[in-house]
Amino acid sequence: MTESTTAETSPRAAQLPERAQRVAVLGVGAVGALLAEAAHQAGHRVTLCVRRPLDSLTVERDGRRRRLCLPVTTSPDMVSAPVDWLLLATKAQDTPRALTWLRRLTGPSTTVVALQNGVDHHERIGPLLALGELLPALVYVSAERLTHGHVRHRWGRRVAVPAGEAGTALARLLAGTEVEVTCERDFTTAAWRKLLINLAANPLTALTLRRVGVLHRPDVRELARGILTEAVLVGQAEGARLEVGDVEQTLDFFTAMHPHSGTSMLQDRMAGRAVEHDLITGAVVRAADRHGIPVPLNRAVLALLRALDDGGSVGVQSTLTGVG
Ligand SMILES: NC(=O)C1=CN([C@@H]2O[C@H](COP(=O)(O)OP(=O)(O)OC[C@H]3O[C@@H](n4cnc5c(N)ncnc54)[C@H](OP(=O)(O)O)[C@@H]3O)[C@@H](O)[C@H]2O)C=CC1
Ligand SMILES: CC(C)(CO)C(=O)C(=O)O
Repeated sequence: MTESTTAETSPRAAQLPERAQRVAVLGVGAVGALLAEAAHQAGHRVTLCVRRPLDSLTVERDGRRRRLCLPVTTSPDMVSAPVDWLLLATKAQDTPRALTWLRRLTGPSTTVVALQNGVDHHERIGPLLALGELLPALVYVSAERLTHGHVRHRWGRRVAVPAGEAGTALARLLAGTEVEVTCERDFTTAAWRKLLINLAANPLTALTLRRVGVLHRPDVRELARGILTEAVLVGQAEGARLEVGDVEQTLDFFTAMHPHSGTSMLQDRMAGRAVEHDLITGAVVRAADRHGIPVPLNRAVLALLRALDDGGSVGVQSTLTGVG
């Protein structure tokens, strides 16, 4: 590990882009840290909204560490004015509890970027917002929160958003940074394709406590194939233009991935945190019930994931050690 830490502070006036945007990051974990780094990189005024004090933010990537010293707010009561951009990256189940932050940070011209898995960003988060515009975002990265304020970025830099004014504005906000924003004309299909990725890997890694290499097992791959086949039928009923070929394409995505790659759900399981079962498998089962489509494998997986909630901390090592 080269200690090439660059202790960067807020950009000096001379470096600010033409109109430096006020950006708040709520949920300064794995994804939030990467977005905070990118917004800082682009010269915007970034504030980290945390519930525990944070002296600096370290992002580790390709053996190099970058340490950022950014303004931190530890309570919604300290928020003096709404921001231009609120980058929301808490886990889904924690979002309602961040309501006071959301209300203090958003005004009529705020764009709230929901950097969370799933296909129901509007249904979940829209009712929490009194002001501002919600922009759902699909995050194609793998990053792990090693400790509070220290994140390892393993792979991926793409964030997909719906095509439109807000999506174009986000792409402009982060242009030239580590994060690449793509605008999707058919966001429903894009969101379901990302859900297929999460469905294939997140539950099975969390239940087996193994990294994505577990999907290389023929029996687990066959189980994932069945889970995905059910989900494709449900996604089609929900208006996504999925095809049978999406099943193998999703499985091939993980064949190409390093077997020691993790998932956010595995990280939560290893850390003894709640997992986002309702966001991922729960979304498929709920939609299937709306359309009367049988999804026995997803329903069984959901029951097992929900049972983890009763188990509390699993008492396993807090960081993954290359299990796979
Ligand atoms: N990690 C990854 O590789 C990927 C994650 N995603 C998705 O991105 C989203 C974020 O995931 P991820 O970054 O991994 O999550 P993390 O668990 O790493 O980070 C979540 C952060 O939210 C903070 N938080 C929770 N509640 C509050 C609150 N009330 N006020 C302030 N901060 C709060 C937590 O703070 P505290 O430390 O105090 O608990 C934590 O720092 C999820 O929907 C996930 O599924 C998608 C693709 C990849
Ligand atoms: C990394 C990836 C793509 C794997 O499902 C993900 O979205 C997650 O971990 O939640």
